[in-house]
Amino acid sequence: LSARGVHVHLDDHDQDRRRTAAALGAGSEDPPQGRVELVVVAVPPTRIAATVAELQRRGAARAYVDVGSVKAGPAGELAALGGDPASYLGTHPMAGRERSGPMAASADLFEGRPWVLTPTPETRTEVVNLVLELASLCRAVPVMMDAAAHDRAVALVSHTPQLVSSLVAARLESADEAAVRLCGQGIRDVTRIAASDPRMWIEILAANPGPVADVLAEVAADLDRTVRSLRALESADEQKRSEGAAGIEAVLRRGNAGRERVPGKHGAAPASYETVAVLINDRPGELASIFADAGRAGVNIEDVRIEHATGQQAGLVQLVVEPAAAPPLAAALRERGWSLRQ
Ligand SMILES: NC(=O)c1ccc[n+]([C@@H]2O[C@H](COP(=O)([O-])OP(=O)(O)OC[C@H]3O[C@@H](n4cnc5c(N)ncnc54)[C@H](O)[C@@H]3O)[C@@H](O)[C@H]2O)c1
Ligand SMILES: O=C(O)C(=O)C[C@]1(C(=O)O)C=C[C@@H](O)C=C1
Repeated sequence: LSARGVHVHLDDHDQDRRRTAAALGAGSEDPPQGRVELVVVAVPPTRIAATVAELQRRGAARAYVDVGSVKAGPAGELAALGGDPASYLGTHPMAGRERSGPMAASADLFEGRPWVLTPTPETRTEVVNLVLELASLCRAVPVMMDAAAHDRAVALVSHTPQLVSSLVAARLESADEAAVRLCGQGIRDVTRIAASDPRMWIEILAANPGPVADVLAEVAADLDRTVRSLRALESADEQKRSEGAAGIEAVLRRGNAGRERVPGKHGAAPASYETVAVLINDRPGELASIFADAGRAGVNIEDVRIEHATGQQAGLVQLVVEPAAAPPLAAALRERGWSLRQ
């Protein structure tokens, strides 16, 4: 939003996170002077309703939107707290990371992604329009849904996949080192989201347990059938072996058909970026000062990756930027004494 000229004020009850986000160029740490147009609440799901209600009580904005992964619960809690349903809209951008905090943020996260809006008959049109503008500034694709239908849909496409990824990764916990050493790309793809923050996911799953249990029970039935097919493949009886092979083929083919239905990113063309690599010492404040120097050079950082050399007090920070911004950023950082790497 900042990159698109919107004046953004940041708040977080963790000051370090707020400071890091501001240093990354996400917005200003200064509190707004008076009422803002829109507040975007991006706190853990159980904190959404109380946060919105408190902001509404203070008259902080014309409109309030949250981005929580579950929708029916927070809306009900806001009503119970006496919040104003007319100025609030529950939303969910279908984009995220398995890592938390400002260092895991990236400016193009929402590009081409569905952004679910769950207006009710009480939501003011002006509020829906503001949120449509928000989604459009983030280059996301707005999708209107009822909150309960949203929660059932994400049980299938987000919440069950998180659990299945965790279940597969959990098999590795006490596996032999000899096996773990062989991990290739397949298991990396299937287990990426198993690295997610359990505290956040306990809250999400606790707010949507029924629909997730329904989908997981169907996965469990498929698993049972698949185990029986594999056992049949071990049999000496040819007929049983061919039934087993048919069962396995059926599940693989159903998987192909399901996978084909997964849409690519909608609309926006994939952005191509360049990387400026900077050597840093492992001491507090190094990152914040690189971001501040990039900000002074007028460069927007799209993404950040950090590699720590094992056993050394140094690391390599890769700043991902628009191609045109890479040469001026490199020059500005060199001028300020940073050591750059190819
Ligand atoms: N990570 C994802 O993939 C993803 C995707 C879509 C939506 N969401 C939703 O976005 C929200 C935030 O998730 P995240 O992944 O950005 O988590 P996060 O941990 O990176 O950010 C949450 C922030 O909220 C702050 N916070 C907690 N309680 C607060 C309070 N009472 N007042 C002010 N700040 C408070 C925390 O300090 C933290 O910085 C959640 O509701 C989550 O369901 C997450
Ligand atoms: O890709 C990831 O790492 C995510 O965490 C993304 C993901 C998802 O399931 O697609 C996870 C939870 C959110 O509510 C929305 C998006």
